Formats: sequence, structure tokens, C-alpha cells
Amino acid sequence: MATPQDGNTIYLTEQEAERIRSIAKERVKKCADQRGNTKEPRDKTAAHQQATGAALMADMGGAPDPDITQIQGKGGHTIPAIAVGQPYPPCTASLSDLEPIKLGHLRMETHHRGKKLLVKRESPVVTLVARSWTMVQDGDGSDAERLEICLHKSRHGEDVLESTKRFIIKEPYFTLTDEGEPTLRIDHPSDLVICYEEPKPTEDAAAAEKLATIYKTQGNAALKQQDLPLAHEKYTAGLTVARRDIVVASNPDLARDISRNRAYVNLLLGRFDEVKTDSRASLTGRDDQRSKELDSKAYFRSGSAAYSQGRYQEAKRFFTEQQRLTPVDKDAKIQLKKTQARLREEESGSYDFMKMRSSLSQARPRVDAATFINNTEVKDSAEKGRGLFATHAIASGELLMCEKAFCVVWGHEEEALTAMTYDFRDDRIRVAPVGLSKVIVQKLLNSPSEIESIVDLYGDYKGDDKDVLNNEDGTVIDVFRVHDVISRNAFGPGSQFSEGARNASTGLWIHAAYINHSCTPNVMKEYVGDLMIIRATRPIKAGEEVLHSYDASLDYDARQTALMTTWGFECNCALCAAEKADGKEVRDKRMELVGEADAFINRTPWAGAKRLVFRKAQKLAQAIDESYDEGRWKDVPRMHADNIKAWLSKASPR
Ligand SMILES: C[S@@+](CC[C@H](N)C(=O)[O-])C[C@H]1O[C@@H](n2cnc3c(N)ncnc32)[C@H](O)[C@@H]1O
Repeated sequence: MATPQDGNTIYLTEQEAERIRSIAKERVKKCADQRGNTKEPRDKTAAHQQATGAALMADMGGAPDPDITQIQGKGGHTIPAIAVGQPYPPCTASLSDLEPIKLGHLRMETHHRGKKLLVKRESPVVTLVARSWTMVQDGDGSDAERLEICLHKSRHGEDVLESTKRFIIKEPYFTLTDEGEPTLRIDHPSDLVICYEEPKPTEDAAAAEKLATIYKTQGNAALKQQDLPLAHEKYTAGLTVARRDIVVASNPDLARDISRNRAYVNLLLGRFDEVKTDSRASLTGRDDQRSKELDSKAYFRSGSAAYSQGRYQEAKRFFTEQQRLTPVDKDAKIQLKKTQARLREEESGSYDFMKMRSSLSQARPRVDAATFINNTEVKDSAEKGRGLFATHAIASGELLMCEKAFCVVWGHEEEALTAMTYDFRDDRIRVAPVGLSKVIVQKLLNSPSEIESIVDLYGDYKGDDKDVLNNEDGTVIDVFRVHDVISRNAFGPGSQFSEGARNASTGLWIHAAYINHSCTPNVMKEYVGDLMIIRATRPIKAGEEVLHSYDASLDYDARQTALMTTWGFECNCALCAAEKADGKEVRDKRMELVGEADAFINRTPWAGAKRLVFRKAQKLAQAIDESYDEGRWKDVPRMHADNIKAWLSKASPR
């Protein structure tokens, strides 16, 4: 992730950093000491009281959040601190292949592979910034335990533990909290299965049809109340019954109707893949006017889903079909026109940036625009993994590519959350856009067809490499892998709207994520809302690698530290090679002069500058220039005096 800018840089005091490290290490040590111990039974009444008290405190804003840490800087902000680097893979087995286990058989610090645990929530949910927890009991109430769900704790905007009372935990992980309390811990959303009410099996066609109709009516009522998760749940139950052969034989339209309704709910929930499968399942293919109107609706929903996914050719096919079925429908015409405009952008890279800029606001921070990447291709780049290359010559200043973000979380949005992560692997503390990770995981759960393009991005954690994306219980996502990808590939689109230390704006642009770093880049990027615009800053030859700067600091040591800490590499570009060869003493002296020059620029307006002052600026520029060794710096860009030279070019001495 790019370093937060504009006063949002986060500083941890040494004591706070040490506190975070020692909490994390202490927990790991305790877990190792207790590994394999049988779970102690919990007093159910005490467990209930503990969760009730904590939930009350949290609701009143008075509960201490153990994840929150103090950071230095304006206003003494706080920020969550989370330990990472102890990943484990999600359960990839289906529920039907797992063996039941009871709470009493759990072992400390163990992933109970091949097992499933049915629990009932018996307490209120304690909602903290980065996790939620509650107390659960065995199916028969014989024992209790704490259950916590980390980071990805909401589903469709609702706290997942709040959403119902009965859950199945796949391959339960029993461990300790940072405070040393035993807990069941869930990191991967797919490891927690919500138990919805199962439709009663019946062999009577009329009774089954009646039951499916009841679910449909309940779904419609929930939709009217805008309770989308409930509407989805009810339609899903309705479909389970309506798709049974006995119902299809007597009333084939019932499943079609429910599918059509669920497609609409899915569109509102952003579950775009399912919008399309539901819409397809709802098609009647009949020729009467009413059926054509219903089918037209289905194509409209599919088209809207494809459009939202940026799949404009697919959207065009759906909207064209909609127009064919209902030629007088104005919607189809409007959608087709919009889609044609996106296809033109995608093909030619011609955009109306002025119009886009003027349409942006805090309430509408995302642009309706397509991605243009025809000038570039992903190929192997020597010693840098894969990189992005120009497919033909690009003139200086020319638009190289434009990319609509896969996802941006703006600082002013509720989901924005920056955290400090302590990484066990290298003992480092980093700033991580965990809010962006959460939103992306939810987006992938909603649209599994997008998972592959995300997990294919660069990361140094590959999970168990099984790459199971789906099983009969739904979508499986390794959240540790997503976090790893985000931390190496996300960028900040700048403070176009409001943001702060705890809520920096961050986003992911999948194609641009293949661009490697250089301290002497050949492109620059700017943003219009969530559209990343990349232009050549000098002529780029056909086949040349496109390089941009991940960290533009003039200070070699600060830059190398940032590149190593966040992206895990040492830069060997010509500039870094020259600075490295200079040695620390020369670099420090040069940076001292840069500091003096910056201070001079800040306190001295160029307008009306006196001759003496002008002379001082010239001397500073000259001193910086003289710090370059002609041999080492031959053909290497000398940027340290750029600011003071820009001041000199504007000032005219009096
Ligand atoms: C945003 S990704 C860029 C695409 C990546 N090379 C890939 O194979 O997908 C960032 C990662 O690329 C590699 N990288 C980028 N610039 C580099 C450079 N100048 N030298 C070495 N590795 C670099 C690092 O591993 C870094 O963490």
C-alpha cells in the first residue's frame, strides 16, 4: 500500500510498538504451551453474564477494545493493531464430508481438520472495531464457549453473529485471545455456516407448492421492508422447494418467479454472478406479451449486473435481448446507449475527463467509466516477476492506460479502516488498509467469478495452493491470501474527499497492479474519482516496460526502507545504484542541503525576491549539484535540486 500522505502518516511510539509486539508474542507462547490440552468446561451462566456485560459496555461505547492502540500525531488518534503472519487455510471440504465434534472434545491451539461443530448463540454479540464475539453452546446445551469472528464479521452489512442463532463451524480452530482467554476463532467467512430454517421435506406436491409460495410471500414482504438478507434467505428457501420435481411438474413458473425476484435482491446486494444465474433460470421463453415482459426484466437485471462488473460486451448482449423482447421499453434504449459509450472508451481510450470531474462529489465519488488497457500487456520482467509493457510506441504526455478501480474505499465511507499489523514473519509493524480488505472479501464472496483475478496478483503467501474456490456450501476464500495481495498491490487515490490517519482512502486497480517500481519512472498517475489515469512522462518504445514510482521520497534510505517494508524488494535502478555507491555520508550531506532548500522555499516567496535572497537560493542549488560525482551520476537523473530550481525559475531578482 502506498504510504499515506498529507499529514496522515502514522507514527507509533516505541513503547506502543513494543506493547503490540509483546502482546502478540506472549499469546503465541501461551498457545504453544497449552497446545493439545483438552478444553475446560465453561460455566454457562457466568459465560452468558460476561458476554451480556461486555455487549452492554460496547453498545454504550465504554468497552475497552483490546485491539485499539494509541498513535502519535495530531489529535492523539487511536487505531486497531492486529497480529498477522500466522495464516491457516480455510476449510475446503463440504459440510457433508465433515464429522461432527462436540465442544468438550476441542483441543487447545488446534485446527480440528475434518470436523464440524454445531453451536447455538446464547448471548448478545459484543461488537468491537476489528472483531465480534459471543458465547455459544453445544447443540444440547451441555457446554459453552466463546466464539469470535475476526475482521470479516459482517455479511450484507449485518454482523454475521447477530444474523441468527445457529451456526456450524467448519474445521473449528480453538485458540486463545490476546488476553489469554480460550476462544473459538474464525478468520475465513466460509468457515462459519449460518443455519437457516430448513424447509420441511414433503412428498405431497400441493403442500410443497404451498410451502414454496409461503417462502416467496415472506421474501416479498422482507424486500418491501428493505431487509435484503432476509429476502434472499426466504427466496432461497422457496427455491429449494419450488425446484423439486414434484413442484416443477405441477407449477414450473413458481421457481421461475422466485428466481426472478431473487435476481432483483441479488442486484441490490451486489451479488452479480447470482443475478445472472437467477435471471437465466427465470426465463420462460414464451411468446405471449406478459412472458416477454417478464423475460425482458430478467435480461435487464443480467445486463445491469454485467455492466456493474465492467463486462460491457456481455451487458450489450443482455440489453439487446431486452430490447428485442420489448422494443418500446425506454430502459433498454438508455442502457444500450450507456453501454455503447463504455465500449467506445474501452476501445479507444477517449474520455470526457472534465465532465467526469464535475460529476464527482463526496456522495458520488465513483465514476461511470470503462477501463482502457489496449496499449499495454502483462509479461515477465527480469528480476521483478511480471510487469506491464507498452504494446506500441507512446509519446510523452500520451495517455497510456485508464483503469476503473476494482474497489476503492474512500476515507469518508463507513468501511474505511486503517490498522497497524504486526507481522510475525519479519517482526515488522506495517500500516494496512484492512477496511479495503474487508470490502474486497465481501465483494469476492458476492461475485466468485472475480476471485481468480485477485488471487493471481502478486503476493508472497500462496495458501495451501489447493485453489478451491467453491464447494457445495458456497464460495471459499482464503482471506489471508487476499490480505497479502492487498498489502502489496493497493494504492491510495489521494485525499480527493476527506480522510485521516485511521481512515485513509485506498483502492485496488487490477491491471495497474502489474506495474513495477522505478525511482526514475516513465509514467505518472493521477485520479478522477476511482479512475486511475496513467500518462507517459517521456517517450516509451514499443515493448518497453512501464514503470511508476511506489515511493517518490528523495531520501534514498527512507525510500529503500519503505520499498523493503511494504513491497519486500531492494530497488536497483540507476538512481539507487548511484546513491548507494555515493555512501551514507554523501547522501546524508545531500539530504541536509535538500532540507535547507525546502525550508528556504517554505519561508521565502519567490515573488519580489531580493538579489541577496536569490543568490542564496542559487548557492543552495549549486551545493546540491556539486554533491553528485560526475562519474557515478553520468546519465542519472539528478532530482534533488528540482524544487529549489523551480523556485529560481519563477523568481526574478530585484
Ligand atoms: C504491485 S506488484 C507488481 C507486479 C509484480 N511484479 C507481479 O509479478 O505481479 C509489486 C511487487 O513487484 C515486485 N517489484 C516491483 N518493482 C520492483 C523492482 N523495481 N525491483 C524488484 N521487484 C519489484 C515486488 O515483489 C513487489 O512487491
